[in-house]
Amino acid sequence: MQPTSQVNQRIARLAAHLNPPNLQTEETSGLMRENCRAKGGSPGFKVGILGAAGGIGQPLAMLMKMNPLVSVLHLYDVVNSPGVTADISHMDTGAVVRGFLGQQQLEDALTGMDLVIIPAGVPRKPGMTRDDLFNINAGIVKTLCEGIAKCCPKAIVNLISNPVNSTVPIAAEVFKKAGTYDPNRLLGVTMLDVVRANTFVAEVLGLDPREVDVPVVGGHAGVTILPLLSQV
Ligand SMILES: NC(=O)c1ccc[n+]([C@@H]2O[C@H](COP(=O)([O-])OP(=O)(O)OC[C@H]3O[C@@H](n4cnc5c(N)ncnc54)[C@H](O)[C@@H]3O)[C@@H](O)[C@H]2O)c1
Ligand SMILES: O=C(O)C[C@H](O)C(=O)O
Repeated sequence: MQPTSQVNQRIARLAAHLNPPNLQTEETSGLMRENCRAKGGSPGFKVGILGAAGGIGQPLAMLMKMNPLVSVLHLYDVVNSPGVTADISHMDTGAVVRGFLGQQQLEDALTGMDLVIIPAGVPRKPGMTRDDLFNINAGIVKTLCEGIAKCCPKAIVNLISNPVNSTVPIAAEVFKKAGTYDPNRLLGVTMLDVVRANTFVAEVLGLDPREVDVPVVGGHAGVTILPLLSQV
């Protein structure tokens, strides 16, 4: 029989994702922010997804929850994050999942994160270029990066929000102003261009895409994505 205090701690820990904004619960459970990375005795990355309820955010949250290197997963959005958090947290993998809703919970979402992935913002509609998203997404990325500079200045930051060619420099300027800029820790996610190039070339050559490796350089705009077909 376990002592009552241990049982209560376990219940509080399990319940933490159901009422994530209440960090009081977390503290009374004995699971502090700074040591939650040691969940189950195994170290792991603490990952925050900003824009976690969106078209990119939800499958990304699922992939992170499936990743054995991730011990803590924070899902932040301005809408719908409680439902997404509940669903993702039910997956039978090790990462502790917590949800955060709205600007007032941004700092709690970011505190202690090792990696922050940002698909927050608006996507293109038919006929738009990625640059057309700039006016809205630039402001969103700026605010989120100010939170990162304050709450997890050493985190690796992966920007997905478009136009990536511009949101990465915006993040860089925010971090420079805050004195936290590290070019090795700031990345724009353009893997999609590599995946597409591999798929399209494989189709043409009649190969398994997993056997094709097309290097892609440049940016993530129509005219700057440059697959180096001579290097396939
Ligand atoms: N880099 C890439 O390869 C790549 C690939 C796909 C999509 N994108 C970009 O990713 C972004 C998201 O695409 P999507 O299809 O998931 O869009 P979406 O509209 O489905 O999801 C965006 C999410 O961001 C949230 N959001 C909006 N403002 C926010 C804020 N201030 N803080 C936190 N969350 C906020 C929304 O509530 C929504 O849940 C778009 O800008 C899109 O162009 C980039
Ligand atoms: O193009 C978009 O708007 C989304 C993404 O960046 C893509 O390349 O599909």
